[in-house]
Amino acid sequence: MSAKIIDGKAFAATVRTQVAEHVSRLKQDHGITPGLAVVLVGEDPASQVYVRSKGKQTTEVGMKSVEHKLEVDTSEPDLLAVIDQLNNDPDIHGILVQLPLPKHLDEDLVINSIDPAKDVDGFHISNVGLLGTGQKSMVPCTPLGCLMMLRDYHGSLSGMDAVVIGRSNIVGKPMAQLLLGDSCTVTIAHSRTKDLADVVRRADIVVAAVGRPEMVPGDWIKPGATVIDVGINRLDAPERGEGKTRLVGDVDYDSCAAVAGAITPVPGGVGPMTIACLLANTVTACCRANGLAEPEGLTA
Ligand SMILES: Nc1nc2c(c(=O)[nH]1)N[C@@H](CN(C=O)c1ccc(C(=O)N[C@@H](CCC(=O)O)C(=O)O)cc1)CN2
Repeated sequence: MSAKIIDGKAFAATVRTQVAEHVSRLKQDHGITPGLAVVLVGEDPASQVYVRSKGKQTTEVGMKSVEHKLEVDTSEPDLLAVIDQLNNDPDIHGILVQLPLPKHLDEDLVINSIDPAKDVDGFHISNVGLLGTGQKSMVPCTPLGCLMMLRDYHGSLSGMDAVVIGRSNIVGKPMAQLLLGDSCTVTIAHSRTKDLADVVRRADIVVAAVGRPEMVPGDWIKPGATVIDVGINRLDAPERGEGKTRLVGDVDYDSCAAVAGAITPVPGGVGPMTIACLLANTVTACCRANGLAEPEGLTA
């Protein structure tokens, strides 16, 4: 079997088009422009790339983009003051603090200082609780993007066996909640899971989010299963020239693609959906803040 490639880059472009259409209606019918503020502390090169991309895509869909770039040694009170100002800015509907933060800052404290209604990352403890209890919440962007691709490919996910490898707050746990919400039978596996290969082999849907390059080989995959690869690991690639690197996921792509029914590539799979879903969440937050109908198909 050779798997169908689930093209996250193309899917993300359709999500952005839907977002742009909704933004245009909000402007025309209500005179409202959704606004997204991104806060970056320090100069982590990957974070700088992601933040630049978020700002560019926010503007491209017609929304207002605000960036706060803070020094690496910014104190916690100074960072909290920026968030407080954004919480109280009526033109800002979404706030995102780019992760990871420098070590001296308490990530939980910072995230929980964001107004939950503006928490477009869905990381605030209130949103985590709402998602866990099946209530309307802001949903973390990467798992939301995975869910959208799975629904698009399968239609209903009801009754399917899903294994999520990885238990992070950002991806693994919310992914499991979303799959449960769509009536999958869900297993969360992690580094201490016994007989991981056998656990994964039972799955109709495998979501790999462990951050370990090419950890999942093809012989762990049930023939015909759908494989969603969340990993973004940069490896040295001297064969491409001095100092060159290449991106790989958490699954061994070639051997998994030979067995799976469908698979997301890295790059071009889950990654682009993360930013598209951030834009979708910002429109959703804007609609909720103004008591307006939410865009269909862009929320969980
Ligand atoms: N506050 C947040 N911080 C972080 C998040 C997040 O959702 N919220 N996720 C990641 C980084 N991230 C967005 O912030 C992100 C990662 C990857 C991509 C992406 O499009 N990747 C491309 C490859 C890009 C490359 O060449 O490096 C792909 O997979 O095709 C987008 C967003 C951690 N921090």
